[in-house]
Amino acid sequence: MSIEDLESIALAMVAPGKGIIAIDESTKTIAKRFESVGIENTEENRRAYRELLLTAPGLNEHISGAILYDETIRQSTRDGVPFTQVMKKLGIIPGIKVDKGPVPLAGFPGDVVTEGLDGLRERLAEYAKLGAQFAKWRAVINISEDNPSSTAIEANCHALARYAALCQEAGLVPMVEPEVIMDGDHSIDVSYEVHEAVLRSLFNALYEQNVMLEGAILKVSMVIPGKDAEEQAEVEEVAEATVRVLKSTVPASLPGIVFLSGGQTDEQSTAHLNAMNRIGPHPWPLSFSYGRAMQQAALKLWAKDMKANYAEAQKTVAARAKENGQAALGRWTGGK
Ligand SMILES: O=P(O)(O)OC[C@H]1O[C@](O)(COP(=O)(O)O)[C@@H](O)[C@@H]1O
Repeated sequence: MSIEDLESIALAMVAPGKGIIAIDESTKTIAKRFESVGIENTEENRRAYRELLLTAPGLNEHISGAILYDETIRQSTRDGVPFTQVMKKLGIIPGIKVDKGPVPLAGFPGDVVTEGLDGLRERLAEYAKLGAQFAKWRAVINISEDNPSSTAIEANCHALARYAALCQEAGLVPMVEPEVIMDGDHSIDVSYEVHEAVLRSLFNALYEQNVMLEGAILKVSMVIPGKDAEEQAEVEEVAEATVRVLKSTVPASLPGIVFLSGGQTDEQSTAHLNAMNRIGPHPWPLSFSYGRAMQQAALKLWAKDMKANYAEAQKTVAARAKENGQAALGRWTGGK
């Protein structure tokens, strides 16, 4: 696949007013989400839930792509149609999570590094055959008095860049995701400094590994104070700090940037994205790739009565897509 082909997929992922729905929770993470609302974590429940989300009427008006998990990309609807086929019909680009999750970084207590490079070339080839057009790898950066170490930043960015190069070789658009975790009591300034160090290291590593930025997407956290910080920030402050750090570290040749929600409320995640787009134009489209902030309201509804609330849960996720699609244009009018 040529770089032009990769670029056109990347551009479609961040088409105006559209974003990504992240439904790639690993079995361990979906277990947590299901447990919080009293749903049993069985393969059938996971399949049914992902079908509910992917086939929500109107979802595709504001959703360009969906990130799937290894189990999900092999699953089908109740009527036996593979999810990837359903998505193709709806114009939702299939993506796949390919990292194997974070593990403690030896020698650096509190830091983690994401694994999954071994055998990745073969796995990517299989996912491409199954219909994936982009892939995602998430690096986790923790903040505390002693974290992150520069070693952790470098190790994670090196892995992200190795993964991104392999994706492009396989004809998949890499969605590179460094997530600076919101846990802790750090200030917005500390979050800014960590984002700056991580993004500098990331784009350095991508350059070193010959990754063509024109065929890649950045998925990143917002510059925001820790959840337990005494001083929380105004929406405009988060928007301004996030845009500032991106402008000083991310080359303009990148086709687009999407955000994760990271534990923000639905309203915060939408308000922050909207505020960023209101202070544009920026060198790249700024959109969303939310997991929890797209799904949590729908999941709660479905959990209460899987049959009776099915259609309502679908309406709810489609409504979140619409709100975030408006925020991606700076045209969200909710919350006022
Ligand atoms: O820990 P896991 O199972 O890899 O999942 C992490 C989740 O974090 C994300 O990267 C972002 O999700 P949120 O928007 O909920 O923070 C998702 O794509 C993914 O499902």
